[in-house]
Amino acid sequence: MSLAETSTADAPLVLGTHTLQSRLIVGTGKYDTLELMRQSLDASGSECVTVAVRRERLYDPTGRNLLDYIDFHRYTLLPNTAGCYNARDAVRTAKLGREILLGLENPGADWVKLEVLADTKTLLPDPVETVLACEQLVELGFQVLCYTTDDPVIAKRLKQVGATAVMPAGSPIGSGQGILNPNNIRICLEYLKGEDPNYPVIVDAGVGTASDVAFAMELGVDGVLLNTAIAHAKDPVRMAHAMRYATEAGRLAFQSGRIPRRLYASASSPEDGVIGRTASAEP
Ligand SMILES: CC(=O)[C@@H](O)[C@H](O)COP(=O)(O)O
Repeated sequence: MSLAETSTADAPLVLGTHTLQSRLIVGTGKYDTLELMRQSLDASGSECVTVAVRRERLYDPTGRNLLDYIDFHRYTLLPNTAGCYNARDAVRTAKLGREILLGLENPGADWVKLEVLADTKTLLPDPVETVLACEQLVELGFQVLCYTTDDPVIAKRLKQVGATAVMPAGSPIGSGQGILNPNNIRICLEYLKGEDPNYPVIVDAGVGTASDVAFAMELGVDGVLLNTAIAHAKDPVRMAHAMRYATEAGRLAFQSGRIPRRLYASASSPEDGVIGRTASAEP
């Protein structure tokens, strides 16, 4: 390990019983081809990929299965309940995901990304049904990674009912609008990590490009989950690289502590003893 690597070494991301070296979790949907998805997952450096259990297109036009393109030795699968609009469907879908992954002997059988949406136009989470489903899934022994709005009150409630991680949206799924309300994310972090600094908070959904990811990480979240920004980029593989570096850069910047914003300038070289000084503080 080089000196640079030693000095930037980071703790892994711990999500319940799962430990991940990469803080980027990526989706598997929306790719033009499964081969492009495979290459993009590889470039992202992620070790955890989320798969919609109710996925409509599990097979590509040539009849090949999505799961044939995911190396189970390399990636932990995170089944998700995308496409569910009430707690009952979400719980049923999570159980189905568990059965599928048990059959595949993938370690992802014991967890789920809970997504209970309110409507098809906004794809925003339904907070009431999300809390209900989270409670039931925890009762059933799932480790629940819970997609939610950026509302700190709901985020806190999800932690109270036993969510393993809370994952507030930066902005609506697939919108690419980035982090619309950083102050809400800051309050989520305060509420969720106040007495428990290791409690995982992940921004899930809405990022459009690498700077959105870096910004999220600089706020102090533990990771980012994204899909569309890579899958729908002009060059998904290149964007996956960008997202990987942005996650790492944002994390390093957060750990380093940014300088405070100042209204006025502060010269980079000493002001004292400048020869022949004529400038004044005011214009
Ligand atoms: C893949 C997945 O789980 C999505 O529902 C997730 O919320 C990502 O959203 P973006 O596609 O906006 O990154």
